Amino acid sequence: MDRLGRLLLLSELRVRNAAYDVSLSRSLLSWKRRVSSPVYHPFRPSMCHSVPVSEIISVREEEEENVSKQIDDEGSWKKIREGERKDCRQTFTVSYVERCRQHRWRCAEVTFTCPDRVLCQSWVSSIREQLASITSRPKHLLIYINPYGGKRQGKRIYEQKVAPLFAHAGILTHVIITEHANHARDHLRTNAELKKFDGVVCVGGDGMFSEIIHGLIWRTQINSGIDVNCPDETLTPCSLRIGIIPAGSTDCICFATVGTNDPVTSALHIIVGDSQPMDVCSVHHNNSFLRYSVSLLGYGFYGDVLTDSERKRWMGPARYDFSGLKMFLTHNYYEGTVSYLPAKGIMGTPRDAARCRTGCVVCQHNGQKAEKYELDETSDCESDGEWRTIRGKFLAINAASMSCACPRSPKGLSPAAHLADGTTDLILVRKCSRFNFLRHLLRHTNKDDQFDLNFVEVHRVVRFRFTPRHCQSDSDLELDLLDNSKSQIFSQICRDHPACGCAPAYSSWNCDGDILTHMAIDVRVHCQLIKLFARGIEKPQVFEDLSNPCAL
Ligand SMILES: CCCCCCCCCCCCC/C=C/[C@@H](O)[C@H](COP(=O)(O)O)NC(=O)CCCCC
Ligand SMILES: Nc1ncnc2c1ncn2[C@@H]1O[C@H](COP(=O)(O)OP(=O)(O)O)[C@@H](O)[C@H]1O
Ligand SMILES: [Ca+2]
Repeated sequence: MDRLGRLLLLSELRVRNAAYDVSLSRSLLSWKRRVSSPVYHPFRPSMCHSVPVSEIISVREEEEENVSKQIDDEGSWKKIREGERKDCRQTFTVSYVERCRQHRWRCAEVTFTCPDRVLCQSWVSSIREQLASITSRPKHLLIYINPYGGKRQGKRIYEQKVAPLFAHAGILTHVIITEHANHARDHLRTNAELKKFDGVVCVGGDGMFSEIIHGLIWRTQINSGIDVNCPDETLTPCSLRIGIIPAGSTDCICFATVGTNDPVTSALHIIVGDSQPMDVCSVHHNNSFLRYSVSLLGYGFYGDVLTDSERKRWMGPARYDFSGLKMFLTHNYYEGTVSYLPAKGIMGTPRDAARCRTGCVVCQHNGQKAEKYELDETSDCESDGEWRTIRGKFLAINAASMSCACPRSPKGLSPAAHLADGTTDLILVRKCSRFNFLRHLLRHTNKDDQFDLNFVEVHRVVRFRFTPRHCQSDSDLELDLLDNSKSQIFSQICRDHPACGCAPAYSSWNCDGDILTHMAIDVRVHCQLIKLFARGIEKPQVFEDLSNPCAL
């Protein structure tokens, strides 16, 4: 088939000794069993298969074991010399992506037997030509492995599950096993010869991914002459894509962009050259740059869980359960002021039932809008001065730039958040009783709406600031006094539960799994600043795919 959908090749080949009509177009490889009788047979396995060319991993030619021998005139087997094999049967094997349950991908294989070598070679070269024309596939990757993340299995996971697939797909790799924290970040900032590579892969958790984006974003901004300390600068998007092989404790960035934490699935998304843009928040304090964040920025509960859990790293991923329970029982609250700039004129709200999925129209629409804003500086909504301010006592202040779905919370902290819409969902959990807070937390783990509680509010924003109470100006503190008398509804919640014994405290920020000790921060979302080797979570497949000629 050419561009118009015509076939490039059509032959009768054999698959496991049965005859199939096999066809190749620019977009699809299909094989359909030849049937002698047209009678429908309910128990016969599916007789028609098709694989998008974009999901073929590789093709290799093989000689069938018994075809390198032929029966001679006397009726005995003789070996065939090179050049005599033109009429032998030859096989070629195609490896391709097969979808399994819960968004997992596997590498499947099908072997086709051709009547002669010439036909076999023509099939192999046609498929290879189609694969070579896919320019989005990486050929050379820079790989960082954190040997200490998660259950300390990063090196083994890479060597046993991922490296063989990359080799199979003909991808060259340069592997660095990190020797200390920030090794990968600093190498990317200064030493890595990035021009040689088509992408960077990290084997580890969210903390390791954070190192990679810090190295790449920093280098990209320095090369473009951008002052990273200025929160108002428009940042330059990074050109290299990033792959994540999950080998950490939460692996929320992998889970929320792929739908599963499975190293083989992630490796296959890298091999087929997927691309998923992603928002990045910059975090500043007093006009000096602190960090970037792509998933959760959490003050209060999630900040304290992280700080406490770091001291229990020896427990592995279970440290989060232990510290989670401990901080829940501690039940501290945190006073301060949150100001935010609501996202205007965008599609979507944090309470939507729709989810961000592969090819998300909300991300496409809002991404184009954000691009226009960047070009037309005067229309920057920040100059509209529509900042809103909330003072109060909070158990948690969370900003989720993506759903933050992970195995602990399959729908995430903000289930309707988008990966690439240029916004973050600011979730404020006011001081309330332990019982109510537990109701909210449990809703992270089940199907109920965690925002449908009177002490929780959520806003979709493009920028926000937090100032803890002790950093507030005198005039703000006076306003606090006034507000306190007005906001009786919330203080009431705790008086109703005197046993809860809330204590005021100061927390730190959990920034994608890194602790930020500065409490007063200024956060701005940069729409689609980085790209991942992913495609977002796929929608469930339609049983009868009309693009599949077999279905017709
Ligand atoms: C008492 C019942 C509590 C049930 C609460 C379950 C809620 C879980 C929500 C998890 C959100 C995770 C957001 C992602 C955070 C990660 O970036 C961070 C670091 O990950 P990694 O580097 O892979 O270790 N993980 C956490 O902060 C763990 C939070 C766990 C809180 C219980
Ligand atoms: N070789 C190393 N030794 C110690 N720490 C490291 C090393 N390489 C990376 N790190 C740090 O380990 C931290 C946690 O890594 P991560 O892969 O996210 O695992 P986890 O999900 O278990 O937290 C990261 O913040 C990273 O900076
Ligand atoms: Ca977002």
